Amino acid sequence: MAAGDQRKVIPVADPAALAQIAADRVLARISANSGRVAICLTGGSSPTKLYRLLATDPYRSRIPWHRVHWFIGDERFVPASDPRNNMAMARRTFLDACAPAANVHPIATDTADPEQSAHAYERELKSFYGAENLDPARPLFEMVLLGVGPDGHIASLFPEYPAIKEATRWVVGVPEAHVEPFVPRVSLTLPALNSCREILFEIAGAEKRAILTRVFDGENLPASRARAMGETIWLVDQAALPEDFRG
Ligand SMILES: O=C1O[C@H](COP(=O)(O)O)[C@@H](O)[C@H](O)[C@H]1O
Repeated sequence: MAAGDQRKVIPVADPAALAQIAADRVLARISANSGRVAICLTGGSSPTKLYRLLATDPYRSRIPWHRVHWFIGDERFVPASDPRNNMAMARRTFLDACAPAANVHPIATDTADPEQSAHAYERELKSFYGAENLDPARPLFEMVLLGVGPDGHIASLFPEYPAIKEATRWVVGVPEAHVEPFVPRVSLTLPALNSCREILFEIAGAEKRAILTRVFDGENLPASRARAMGETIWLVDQAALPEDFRG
């Protein structure tokens, strides 16, 4: 499976429509694979509507929860009880109500430091995948959900940080973040995030339009380098849509 070279932008009316299309795509990806499926979730505010929808019918009753495994693309290095914890948000909004506990794979934040958590999560991912090296013919994830920060970061891969250049490791510790919340992070790297059949970006709100314009203009930002083995889809609502994409 070669890396897909085209991004596809799908304009949608508003955040509600965006969440519904995203939920349809999540369900379609799960349904297309009859075996064990790995989905990589995102944190931040962008995915909350989608997560709530997944816990609601018709999605809730159509998802074969027993065979879907939920990972997280990055974590803020704060306790699981902290409202800023990404996986805790996903748990609150849908996983605790729907997914078997053994299928939820959080990044531990009760370790000595983010590096230790990164190594532990990389071991967990490799054990799940069943190999030490990523095979381009066999993606790690069925789907990777992503948001974009105001500086163009994805997961916790910030512009100009060494983590964005990581070519070997699957997960790294990020000692500091230059956007809120200003806490250390643990992040999957580009090789791990890009090892998927579909990357699905969810972008809503006028405050995202400036960074989206830069990404779509081809600036070298982390978000520009997210490239799935299959499809890279950008769901963008009207408020966030750059001028050139308006009909
Ligand atoms: O800090 C983070 O920010 C990004 C973007 O968040 P959003 O609130 O603009 O959706 C998010 O993708 C990442 O998981 C999170 O840790």
